[in-house]
Amino acid sequence: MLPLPPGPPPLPIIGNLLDVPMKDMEVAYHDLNTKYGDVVYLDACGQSIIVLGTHEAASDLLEKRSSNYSDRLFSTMAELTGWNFLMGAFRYGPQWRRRRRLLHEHVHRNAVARYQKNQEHQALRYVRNVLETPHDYLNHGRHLFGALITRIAYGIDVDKSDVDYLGIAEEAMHNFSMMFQPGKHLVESFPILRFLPSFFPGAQFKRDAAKGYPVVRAMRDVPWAASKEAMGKLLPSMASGMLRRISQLAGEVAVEEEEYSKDALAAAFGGGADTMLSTLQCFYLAMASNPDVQERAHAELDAVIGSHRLPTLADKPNLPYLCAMVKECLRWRPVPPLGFLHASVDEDEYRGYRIPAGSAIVNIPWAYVHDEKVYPDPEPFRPERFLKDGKLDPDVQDPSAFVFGYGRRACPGRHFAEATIFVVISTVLQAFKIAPPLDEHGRPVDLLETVKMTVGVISYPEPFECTIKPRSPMIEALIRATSLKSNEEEDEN
Ligand code: HEM
Repeated sequence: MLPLPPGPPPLPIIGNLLDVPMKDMEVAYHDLNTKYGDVVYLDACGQSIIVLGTHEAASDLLEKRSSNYSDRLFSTMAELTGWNFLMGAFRYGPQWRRRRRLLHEHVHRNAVARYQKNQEHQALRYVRNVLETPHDYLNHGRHLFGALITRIAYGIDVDKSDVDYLGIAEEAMHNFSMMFQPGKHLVESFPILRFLPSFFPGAQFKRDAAKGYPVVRAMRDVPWAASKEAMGKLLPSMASGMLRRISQLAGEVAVEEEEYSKDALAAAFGGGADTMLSTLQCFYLAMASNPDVQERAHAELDAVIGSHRLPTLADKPNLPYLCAMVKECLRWRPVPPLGFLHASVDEDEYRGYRIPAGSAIVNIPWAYVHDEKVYPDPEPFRPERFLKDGKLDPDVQDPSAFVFGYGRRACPGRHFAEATIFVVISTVLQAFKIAPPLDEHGRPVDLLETVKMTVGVISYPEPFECTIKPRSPMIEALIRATSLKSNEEEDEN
């Protein structure tokens, strides 16, 4: 039999349980790779864990052998909390595939062009809001991504609705981040604990899960019910297409299709809103800390767009520096520092080692962005690393190859996310100059020193202030005029 990959020596019964990191997980896993090599083996009470220390190793298994590495481990907490409708939690199989296909149909590479007007419109609304209350740029950002996804998924304009759809979704997402803090719930490692009666002292997780359950289901059911009720009256959306298809089915098949459709759309909100918000926050942090980068971006916008209009997605091919900046935003502080766990189906062999069936496979975007061989001097925010002779350099590793995950489980919203981030950051840069706040002596605050990243499945910079000012009175007038025109255009649809 082939040997297992190297790793720390196991203890009797619990194996490497004490070596499995519970905090600073990406750094701790990376340390194991530094000590034992690219492919590390841990045994946590009988659960095999394989830690992949480089993008190359992750890509070899999770991408190139995707048919064997696209499973997920069963999550007791997903079941108890009601989050088991999320596509990302499904085991690899027909139930997952049905939901994935439904979403894919609306967000694949060629489909996303249809959302261009919505993306540009929401970017305009956003800069208009930031113009009025710049210190609220973060809340406006949360509203921007929530409103955009609710609009394209359900055809609902949250700004014209009496129901607080974003409040419902945000409460659910808060529940998600509370319930799925890495290492928080012992029941994830010992599923037997789920049989503890709720009133037992150690069963707080059961009481918390039950309390959050209605909040979680509301995120999935409330906007769908509104779309269904207003069938035909709301703006075209993913839901309207799905409802049309369901209306042609009957009986059990129609009921099933409706459940799959609800799940697929809720997964779009669950997967898309906070991840894009985190990227926007990193962008502000990078801009406020790197005036030279911001100046180069402004110069490109001035040369290509001028000062009489705002950029659109059609300008993308002519804005290579902005394109490089999107890549650097995704690379610099990867949204999930630790990738989502995959699981293997069958036993496999890799680099002469045995990978047991049912292993949990860890990928670590945080380590891959810091790989000096791939990204020399990785710490500074430098869009230039992706450019050669003024064009995107195809020889530099695109971080999208790993920050959006791998293989058949790779993020289905990737193309939508990249286009949205492009249009939002180029509109913000056309509109504003972003600077760090000043301390009590009038000196710029070093945000890179003071702003830490949060811990969790999705990592954000801790909230921070920055100074956001219109680049000129002309730009300010342009934002107000264009924004109004765009609102009128949408109302005519
Ligand atoms: C910057 C933005 C985003 C980032 C960094 C991101 C990242 C990720 C990652 C790392 C995964 C796990 C992939 C894996 O298991 O290998 C994932 C899965 C997923 N993402 Fe995204 N995502 C983003 C935006 C979006 C958007 C806009 C949507 C929806 C329109 C979305 C929907 C999903 C869904 C449904 C899954 C689960 C896929 C599955 O398990 O089959 N994401 N995303």
